[in-house]
Amino acid sequence: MINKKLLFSVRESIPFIKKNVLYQWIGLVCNVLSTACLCWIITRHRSISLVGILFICLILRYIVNQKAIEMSYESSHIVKETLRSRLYKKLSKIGNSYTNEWSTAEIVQLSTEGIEQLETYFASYIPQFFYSLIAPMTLFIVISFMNFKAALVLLVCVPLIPMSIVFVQKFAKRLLNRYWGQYTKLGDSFLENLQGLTTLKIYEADGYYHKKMNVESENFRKITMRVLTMQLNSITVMDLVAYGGSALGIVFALTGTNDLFQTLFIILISAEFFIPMRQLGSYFHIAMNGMAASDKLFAILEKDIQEKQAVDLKDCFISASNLHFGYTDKEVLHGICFNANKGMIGFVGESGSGKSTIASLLMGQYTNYSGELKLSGYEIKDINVYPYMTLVSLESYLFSGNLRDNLAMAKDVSDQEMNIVLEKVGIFDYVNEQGGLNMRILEGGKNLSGGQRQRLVLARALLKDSPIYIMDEATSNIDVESENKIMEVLYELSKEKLVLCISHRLANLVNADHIYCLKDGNIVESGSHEELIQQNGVYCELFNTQEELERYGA
Ligand SMILES: Nc1ncnc2c1ncn2[C@@H]1O[C@H](COP(=O)(O)OP(=O)(O)OP(=O)(O)O)[C@@H](O)[C@H]1O
Repeated sequence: MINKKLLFSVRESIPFIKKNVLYQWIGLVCNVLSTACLCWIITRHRSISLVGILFICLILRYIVNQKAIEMSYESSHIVKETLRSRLYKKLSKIGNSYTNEWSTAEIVQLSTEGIEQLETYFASYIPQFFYSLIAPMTLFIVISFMNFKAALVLLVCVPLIPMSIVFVQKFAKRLLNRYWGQYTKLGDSFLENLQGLTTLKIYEADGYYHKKMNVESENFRKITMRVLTMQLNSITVMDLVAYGGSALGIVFALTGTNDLFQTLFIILISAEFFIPMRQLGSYFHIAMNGMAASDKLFAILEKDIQEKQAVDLKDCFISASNLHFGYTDKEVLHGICFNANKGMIGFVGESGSGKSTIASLLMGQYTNYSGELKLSGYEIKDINVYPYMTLVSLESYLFSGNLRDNLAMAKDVSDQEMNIVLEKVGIFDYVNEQGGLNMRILEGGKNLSGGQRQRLVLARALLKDSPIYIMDEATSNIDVESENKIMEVLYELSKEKLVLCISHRLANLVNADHIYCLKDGNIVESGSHEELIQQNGVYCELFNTQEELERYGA
């Protein structure tokens, strides 16, 4: 009934759990004393001092109950904070490749709802588990002095509740795993359909997807009802045991003694034997939900990832030799070799030839490559490359908030320095018109044009001032003016830094220091633009075709 791995996963909560159990036990002692005082007053002797003790016990009970609630709050707060921050740290270590194993919706649901449900496990279920073991033993000792038979009957009936819990546990676990699976599946579809809503509308496919989601929602409703039915049935069984057990204890109390005080005391206190276990049963069902989520949580937290070494590099250069890589069993890069030491290095090739894959590998997003891929002699999969490399792509993200916050995440510099980079990328005037650095940015930079967004993304990258920049189609799908401006900035930047530029538009790279041309995951040609044109091969054909198309378009 206790998931030890889960319990010890947040050791910091254990002292609060212990205190919680202690306070609950003191509350029970107060309850026993106040019941005894009440019974004594009714059956034997009315004294003002007994009434005083009764009130003191009631007040003390109220105080310790409040303390127990406080301890629950403390442990749940620690558990939620610890697990969420561990999950966040793990995901930032795993990086983008988390999507290979888990969907974004699943991660979001796990870190919100999943961890929320673990709160009940730590704050209520675990303390209740220990308290419900101690409470019947305490009461047994007290009642056995009055009526041993009744005490024994009550004690014997108590384990029937945990037995019924254990009985449903196996079935409940399977059911809750299915429930959780269905829940994340529905969340996945919802998030994806919401993100692609415009596309669904354009193709008038929203009706079809609506129906698909209705089917999934109906499946979720059915599994939810099954879970609720199982919980209700299990609680009914527990109630029968609890009230039946109390009744049996009362019968024995009535028949076993002529003492009115003892009989009344046993009648009033007998329910206390079962209430903690009964309460444990209720918590158990909510905690099981959290436990089902915890299996998924541990799968992420325990994922083996190699710790990246922090290195202190002076000169930054890149080399790849016999580099092989595939996202799946199918190889995408077939033993490529390249060097990038300084200046502007271009990577060109047909769509799907492996250019963006090289950028992802350079950023350390995938470590399962073979061959060599080195930054200043260090294997990239072993080191933290983020201080030395900055990737700018069409997926570079602008966060909702203001422009200053978006720029400050690269480097916390003065407004003046921020304005200098904005000037450099040619967007200073526009930003000024929109309120300067306080300009509002919507989620993903939705309130900006493609060109404006890319200029701001580049400005942020320039502020970071890293020795290497990787531009992955940073100028695709934007206006010609922005594209030219960005290329101008990149050429200027390449005088001081190493700039690796992936571009569909070969005209952008004619002045590059060196160009690598890819085809089907192989580097088929390399050299300067002039040298590649002279080779009259793949590059030359691509270049001429593009030039012809652009001339025709013009
Ligand atoms: N996350 C992924 N999982 C599986 N396969 C992938 C993944 N990303 C890319 N691929 C595959 O790897 C191959 C190379 O893709 P890559 O994006 O590197 O090409 P590219 O040259 O950058 O293409 P483009 O110019 O169209 O952006 C493609 O066949 C693609 O289908």
